[in-house]
Amino acid sequence: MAFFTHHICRGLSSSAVRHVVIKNVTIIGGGQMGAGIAQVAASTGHAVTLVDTNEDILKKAVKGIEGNLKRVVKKKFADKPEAGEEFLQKAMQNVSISTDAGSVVQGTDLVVEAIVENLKVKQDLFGGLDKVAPAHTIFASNTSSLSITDIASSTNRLDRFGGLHFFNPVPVMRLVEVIATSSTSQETFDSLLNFSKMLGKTSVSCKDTPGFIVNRLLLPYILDAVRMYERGDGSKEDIDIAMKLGCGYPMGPFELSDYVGLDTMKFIMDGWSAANPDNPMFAQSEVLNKLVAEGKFGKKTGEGFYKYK
Ligand SMILES: C[C@H](O)CC(=O)SCCNC(=O)CCNC(=O)[C@H](O)C(C)(C)COP(=O)(O)OP(=O)(O)OC[C@H]1O[C@@H](n2cnc3c(N)ncnc32)[C@H](O)[C@@H]1OP(=O)(O)O
Ligand SMILES: NC(=O)c1ccc[n+]([C@@H]2O[C@H](COP(=O)([O-])OP(=O)(O)OC[C@H]3O[C@@H](n4cnc5c(N)ncnc54)[C@H](O)[C@@H]3O)[C@@H](O)[C@H]2O)c1
Repeated sequence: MAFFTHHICRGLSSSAVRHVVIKNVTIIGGGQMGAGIAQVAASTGHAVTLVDTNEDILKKAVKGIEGNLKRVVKKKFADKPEAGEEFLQKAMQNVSISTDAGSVVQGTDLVVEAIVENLKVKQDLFGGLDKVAPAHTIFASNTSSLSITDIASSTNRLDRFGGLHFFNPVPVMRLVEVIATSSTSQETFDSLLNFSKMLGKTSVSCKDTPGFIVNRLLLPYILDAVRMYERGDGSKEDIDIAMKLGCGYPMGPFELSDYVGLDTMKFIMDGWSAANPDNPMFAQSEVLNKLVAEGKFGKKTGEGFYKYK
């Protein structure tokens, strides 16, 4: 069910802007990002359906959401355990799961896609959903590095398609990049901005350029660190310590790569190096390729640059 509202947009003086008030959200991909987005959306009063191809992944995601929310409740409601329990119950009641995206998008206002970082797979998903989702439903991708325009091209709702780029861990990181393509309508863009606000996030507006703002700056830095390590100019431990203590970053580049997922890092790298074969900034990394080939994707598989077991 979609609600339309009018409000005065501060940036546009007195012009009235319409946006879809998003109540029902379908989140596709129950991995680290999808589960995090689901947690935040459910705890801010949205009805969330989390979709993945595999029931076990979904059960693990729900367990993770509950565990995280219990931690939040313990701190936030330390003096009011009953209110905390109520908050937890309400948030968990807002989450349902499904392995069939087509059947659950019928009643949804917004689809947020957080599946594998692969253009063809994302296009296939959205192309299929476009045929069954209601006309008003907005589609958004959480892609790290792909063009929103390219992903949207598999649908007939270019005006109702944008990017919502969250950061890992979603419940903690306060930013959402909101991306408009040249076809995204103002109403869609405003709806995505408003949704981000409802989630308690700060948003920035981005053009549909590779890596948007954050990843266009972050990835070259991480890749430079990997190349420094490959040259033997610093150990990964020392590089991590240097960037944490020298720059005040919460994680060094190797810890952060393991946290993001080396498979995702490689998907990003491969896409950008194919598009820019002559740019040394995006040159292939032997170490990264080897770790991914060995299934060492970082924290989520128990080993990446470091071991977590
Ligand atoms: C590549 C992509 O496209 C884009 C990206 O996402 S790039 C990656 C962006 N993310 C980053 O840069 C993360 C950098 N790292 C950090 O900010 C911090 O190391 C961290 C927040 C992950 C962990 O912080 P740290 O202080 O070491 O651990 P910890 O004390 O356990 O956690 C801090 C707080 O976050 C909470 N938290 C940590 N992980 C959480 C999770 N998954 N869910 C909910 N809450 C979580 C903790 O409960 C704690 O809350 P409190 O402050 O109320 O006590
Ligand atoms: N990891 C990060 O730090 C980060 C941050 C921002 C954005 N992203 C982006 O978010 C997306 C997901 O990243 P992640 O780290 O959560 O990955 P992940 O590997 O943890 O999870 C991806 C999930 O998608 C599921 N999936 C794959 N194909 C599917 C399909 N067709 N239908 C339904 N489910 C499907 C997988 O089973 C898996 O559970 C990627 O596009 C990534 O680039 C990642």
